[in-house]
Amino acid sequence: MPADFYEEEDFQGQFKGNVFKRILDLMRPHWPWVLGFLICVIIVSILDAYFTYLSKQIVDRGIVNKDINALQQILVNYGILILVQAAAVFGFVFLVGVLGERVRYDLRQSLFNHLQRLSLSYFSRTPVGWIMSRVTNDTERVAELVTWGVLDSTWGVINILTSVIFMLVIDWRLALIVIAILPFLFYVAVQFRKRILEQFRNVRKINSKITASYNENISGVRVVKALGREDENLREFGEQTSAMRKAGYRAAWLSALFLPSVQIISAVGLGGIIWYSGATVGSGTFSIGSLQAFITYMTSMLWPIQDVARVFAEMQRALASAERIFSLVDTTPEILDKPGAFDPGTIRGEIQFEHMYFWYEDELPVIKDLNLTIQHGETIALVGSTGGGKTTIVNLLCRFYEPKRGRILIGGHDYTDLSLQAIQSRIGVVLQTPHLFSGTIRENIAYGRLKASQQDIEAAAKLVGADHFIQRFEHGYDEQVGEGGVLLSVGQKQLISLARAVLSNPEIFIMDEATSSVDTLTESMIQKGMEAIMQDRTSIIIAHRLSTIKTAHRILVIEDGQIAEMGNHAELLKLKGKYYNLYTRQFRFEREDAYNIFKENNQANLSAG
Ligand SMILES: Nc1ncnc2c1ncn2[C@@H]1O[C@H](COP(=O)(O)OP(=O)(O)OP(=O)(O)O)[C@@H](O)[C@H]1O
Repeated sequence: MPADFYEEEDFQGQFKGNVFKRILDLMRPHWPWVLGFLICVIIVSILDAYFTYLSKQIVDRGIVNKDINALQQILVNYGILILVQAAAVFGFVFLVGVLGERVRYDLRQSLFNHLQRLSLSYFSRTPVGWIMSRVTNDTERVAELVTWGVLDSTWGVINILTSVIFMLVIDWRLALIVIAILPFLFYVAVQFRKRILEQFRNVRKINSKITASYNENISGVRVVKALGREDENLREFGEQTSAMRKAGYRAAWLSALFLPSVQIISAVGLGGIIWYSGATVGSGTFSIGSLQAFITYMTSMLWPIQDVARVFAEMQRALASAERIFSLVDTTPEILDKPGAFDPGTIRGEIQFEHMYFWYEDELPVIKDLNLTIQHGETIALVGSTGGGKTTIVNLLCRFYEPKRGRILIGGHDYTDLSLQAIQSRIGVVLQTPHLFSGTIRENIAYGRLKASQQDIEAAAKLVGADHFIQRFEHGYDEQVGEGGVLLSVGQKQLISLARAVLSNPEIFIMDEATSSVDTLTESMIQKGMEAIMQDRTSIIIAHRLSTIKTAHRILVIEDGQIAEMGNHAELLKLKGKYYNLYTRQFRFEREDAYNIFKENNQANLSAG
């Protein structure tokens, strides 16, 4: 499991300029919205600073000079500008919302699209949780950065800049005092924000460990009690909770210290302003309105500074999220169409495995020098002990993986010369644990042929013998199957998957047969369904119940990545080799099972009597 499997991991990576550029690229297609919202933010922040300037004029021209006309004019201007500002506020909140949704949409679409194109090997290497975290949390964080993050920082920076400009206009010497203090204020604010964030992250991290501890101790309560682990567990739990308490204290202490520290620094600035105005009071160059405006600029600047500092402190995390998203988007599928890959129009024909080797990792071959020719229309059964390589052979044929050495030919073409679409769209696969998607039975059967008519869907279901149980559901074909098909039994799911395979009319049919989890009746129904599909198709069945494959043209015993035995049922039994052993062992188990059930029933009847 990668270190960053959990959402609250620390990001150790270095800041990379190109990540920032790619984030900006995300906004490029939506430039009219970005431009619109930037204009609105600029209007709002300029007006914020201008209102303070207007209040200086109200005091100096209206109140001190008692000029009622000027006062009225200022108030009219103020009223008009307030309306303009209200419209701009509406504009930026709306536009930032739209922009956020657009960026989220783009990110989700491109991630989903990319995930669908990635090879199977990527998914066996990468935990689902890691991928889900990229798609949900990281996407959200990046969208927040490009919307509210950009908005807050633009508002903050423009607000500070316009305030400084107005202060320079009113009195440049006094403005310099404020400018000198700004970097300190900003530095302190960023440092506090970073440390507070760190502590809260610590708290969340410990909290997830505590939740996991509760979970493990409750679900494993029998083992805990049986082994007398209570005291030891309480000690471990105590360590975690005290770590959390300490981190919580630190967060509270830093949060409490933050505002007063910033206020003290700004008070130094205010002191400077008051001192200066006192020193110049005699010269009459500095009015009461100017003093009031400076004090307002100085105090109201604290908010934009805090906002910019917060965005700055959170930026590293958002960049880390973006980097992880981009790393996923940049992963190239291992199996891609070659230039010039073509669709031969059909993949009916011979399938040949020629000196094929395959390994997942470290050059430890899982398939070794496999040579096999399958005739069109043949039914091949793969049997053998677990881990022998049956699923791997089938995955290679579907081109979920490609041979590391040797090759696979379909209809005389090296299959790497064909397009993936040409191969995969003509192969129907039914998995051992069939996967259904949330939705209705009808939607699941038509999953591979969306335009199929109700008659086609029902015909497919009838052919595999699924129709009778579907009809018994209250809503028939419109019955919901639940997430992953949880509302259906394994046998029912298999039959629906078979109907799905029939409907898609594949040229090659592959089935990983269900294990003993289905009852004998369902098994015989599945058997019938399989026979219906296998008519006139090349079929490969990974068989777990050997009784179901007696009619296969050829049975291959796969051991240690090689064909250990090959022949039909009768030939292999005669050989008295591995297949014979597998078959007789399973036959004996099935007989013993039947005998045990018979014995249990008898005993139950006797005790009931
Ligand atoms: N994604 C993977 N990554 C690494 N090794 C794998 C992977 N999938 C399978 N293997 C290994 O390859 C070998 C063959 O596995 P495979 O699933 O093909 O066997 P199988 O005959 O189908 O077994 P079963 O009957 O249990 O399904 C096993 O040793 C298995 O551990």
